[in-house]
Amino acid sequence: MRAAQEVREQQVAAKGREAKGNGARETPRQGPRSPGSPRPAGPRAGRKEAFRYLTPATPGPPGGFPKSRYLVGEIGGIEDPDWVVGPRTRPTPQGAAEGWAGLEAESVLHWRRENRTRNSPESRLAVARSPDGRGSPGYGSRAGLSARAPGRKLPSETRRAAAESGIPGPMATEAASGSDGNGQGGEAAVTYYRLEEVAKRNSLKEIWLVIHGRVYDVTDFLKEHPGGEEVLLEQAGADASESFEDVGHSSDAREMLKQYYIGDVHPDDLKPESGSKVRSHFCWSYWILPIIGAIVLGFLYRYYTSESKSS
Ligand code: HEM
Repeated sequence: MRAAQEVREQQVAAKGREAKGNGARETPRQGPRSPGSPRPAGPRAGRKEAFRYLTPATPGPPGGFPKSRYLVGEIGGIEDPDWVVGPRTRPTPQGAAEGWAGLEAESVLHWRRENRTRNSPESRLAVARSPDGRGSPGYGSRAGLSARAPGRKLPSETRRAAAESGIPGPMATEAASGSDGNGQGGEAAVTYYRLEEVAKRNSLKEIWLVIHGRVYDVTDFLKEHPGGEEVLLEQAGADASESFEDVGHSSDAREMLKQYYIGDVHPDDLKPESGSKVRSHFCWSYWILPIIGAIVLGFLYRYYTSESKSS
């Protein structure tokens, strides 16, 4: 909340500067949509894609990669021309024949980030404990590539930063079974965080969120979030599961969660989610309605058979 207020103050100051300097904006700024408010009209209207693409160091498909509305930036410092990607393209036989990887950009970034530390505990954690439990798509066999968005932290760096900041670190790192992106089972280390530790990461300097029992360090994502930084700041240090679901985030957004995953909420702090209530209610109605229906039908049958006997 304090952080959200800081941002609001900064925005007010920026608006003031803008008014003094260049005059009013020509187009009104499209603010973030608050959870629960209606979606803007039109397909994906008002959305700014969060995907970033690698620098097209090779020409890619004939005519180069199409400039698309999805292309919002480049990730610098990547030297490997084999992994140039096009805007949200999936692997195609044509692309493969031409020797360029038509993979979704985020998939390639996942692949690269995980491969550069493939044998480290971080990589096993990232793959085996990805939010959907499947690991990342686009997982290839090449190893040792270095590609990470500048400034983006790996889980180990997050933990190191936490230790340096003096805030108590993760509770425990425990082994948990999982399966990696290639379908191989394995042991993965899970770091557990107490909710009180998460709650302390609520400033612009460091922002953690809990979504469905998993802890995410979204500090580096703040400025990139298509829904705006303010909504994330409002949830800073707290359980954002409900707001995350209220917005109706796309599968792309869910896929992105993997990048910011740093660990799980400590089992002692886990509350039953509202979803489980819905499920148990659903189970109850699932049994009770057919039983009531059967009783009513029984009565109707008896009524009609006794009527026909008496007439
Ligand atoms: C790490 C966590 C999050 C990630 C990776 C994420 C990612 C995204 C992405 C990719 C979009 C673009 C639309 C889509 O693809 O669904 C988006 C939109 C949005 N997000 Fe998030 N988000 C996160 C957390 C949150 C939270 C906690 C809130 C809290 C309210 C929130 C509020 C919004 C809003 C309001 C939009 C705009 C939706 C629209 O215009 O349709 N996000 N987010």
